Amino acid sequence: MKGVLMVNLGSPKSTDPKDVKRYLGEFLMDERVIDLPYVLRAILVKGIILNTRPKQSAKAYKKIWWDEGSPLIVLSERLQERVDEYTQIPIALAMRYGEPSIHQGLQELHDKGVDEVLLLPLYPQFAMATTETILVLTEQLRDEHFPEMSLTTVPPFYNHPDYVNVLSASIYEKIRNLNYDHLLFSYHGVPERHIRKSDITKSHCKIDGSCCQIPSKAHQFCYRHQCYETTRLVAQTLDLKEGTYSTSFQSRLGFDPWLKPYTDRTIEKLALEGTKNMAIVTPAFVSDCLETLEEIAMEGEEIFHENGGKNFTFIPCLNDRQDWVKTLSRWIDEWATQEQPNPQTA
Ligand SMILES: C=CC1=C(C)c2cc3[nH]c(cc4nc(cc5[nH]c(cc1n2)c(C)c5CCC(=O)O)C(CCC(=O)O)=C4C)c(C)c3C=C
Ligand SMILES: [Fe+2]
Ligand SMILES: [Fe+2]
Repeated sequence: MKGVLMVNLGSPKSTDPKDVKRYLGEFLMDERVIDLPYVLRAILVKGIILNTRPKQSAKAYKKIWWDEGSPLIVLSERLQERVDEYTQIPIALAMRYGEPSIHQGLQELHDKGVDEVLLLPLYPQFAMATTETILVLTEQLRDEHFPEMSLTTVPPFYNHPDYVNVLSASIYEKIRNLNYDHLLFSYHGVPERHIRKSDITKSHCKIDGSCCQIPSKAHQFCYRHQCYETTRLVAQTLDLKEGTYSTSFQSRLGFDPWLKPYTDRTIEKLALEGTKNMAIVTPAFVSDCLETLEEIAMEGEEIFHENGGKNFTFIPCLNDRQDWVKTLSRWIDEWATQEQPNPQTA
C-alpha cells in the first residue's frame, strides 16, 4: 500500500529557552548543517552557540508564536490535513528536528499498512542542510526499522511549472494593486562552502555568480543555481521588468562567508538608494516560520523604515493556499496511480 511522508524543518516545543536549546542542539549538531568534524562541531555548538543563542532565539520565537504553537508546525499540519482531504492515500507529517519525528511519521504509515512511501521534503530548492539531511536520515531509519518499505523521493521542485505558477499567483495577488518599486526574492542563506561540497563535478561552482547560468549537471544539487532559477521563472511568468526585482540570501550565522548578497544589507541599500515601496517574498520556505515572520516581516520592515523606506509589503509563504494544496494532491495522485516509475520522482 502507498503512503506519503511530508517533511519540514521543525521548531522547538515551546518558547521556553530550555526547549529552544534542545531543538537548536539537535539542529546544529547535524553534520549537514554545521559541517565540521564532530569534535569541532561539538565545541562550537555545545561550548559556544548553545550558551547564548537559545535565549536570543527564544525571544524571537515569542514574537511570532501562536496560541496553537509554532507557526511552522501549525501551518505544516494545516497543509497535511488539507492535502489529506483531497487524496485517498495516507499522508503523514514529520519534522527533521523535534516532533513529530521522521521515525514517528514512518511508524504511523507502517501502522496503516503502508510499504511504499513517497517522501516529500517541503523545500523547493535542494540544499545539503535541508533536502539531503532528510533523505539520509529517512533512508537510515527505513533500513533500521522498516526494511520492507520502499522509498521514492519528490525531487526539488524549484523549476516545476506547477510550483512556479502557484508561487507567481501568490505574489501577483499581493502586488497587482501595489505601486511597488522593487520586489526582493529573499532565500535562506547557506555557507558558500556548502555549495562547493554539493558540486558533483568538483569544478563547476565558482560562487562568484559566473557559474550558475552555465548549464551543468552540478545544478541538480546547486542551491544557488536553483534559487536564481526560481526567481527567473517567476519573473518571466509575471513579466517583471529588469531592475525591478532581485535575489538575496538571509539568516546567516557565524563568521564564514555565506551566499551573497545578504538580505538585511540589500533592504538597507534599497532604502538608502531611494526605494520607497518594496515587496518581499521568501521562496525557500513553503510555510511561514521564524525566518519569514520575524526576520523578514518584522526586522526587515524595521531596517527598511530606518533607512528611509515607506511601504514594506511582506508576501506570505504558500502555506495551505488552495492552489498549492491542489498541486501537491495532484503530484501525489499521479505517483499513486502510476505503475511505472514517475519521471517526476527519483
Ligand atoms: C549553519 C546554520 C544553518 C544553515 C546552513 C541553515 C540552512 C537552512 N535553514 C532553512 C530553513 C529554516 N531555518 C530556520 C531556522 C534556523 N536556521 C538556523 C541555522 C541554519 N540554517 C538556525 C540557528 C535557526 C533557528 C532560529 C535562530 O536561532 O535563528 C527555520 C525556522 C524554524 C522555525 O521554527 O520557525 C527554517 C524554516 C533552509 C531552507 C536552509 C537552507 C537552504
Ligand atoms: Fe535555517
Ligand atoms: Fe553555480
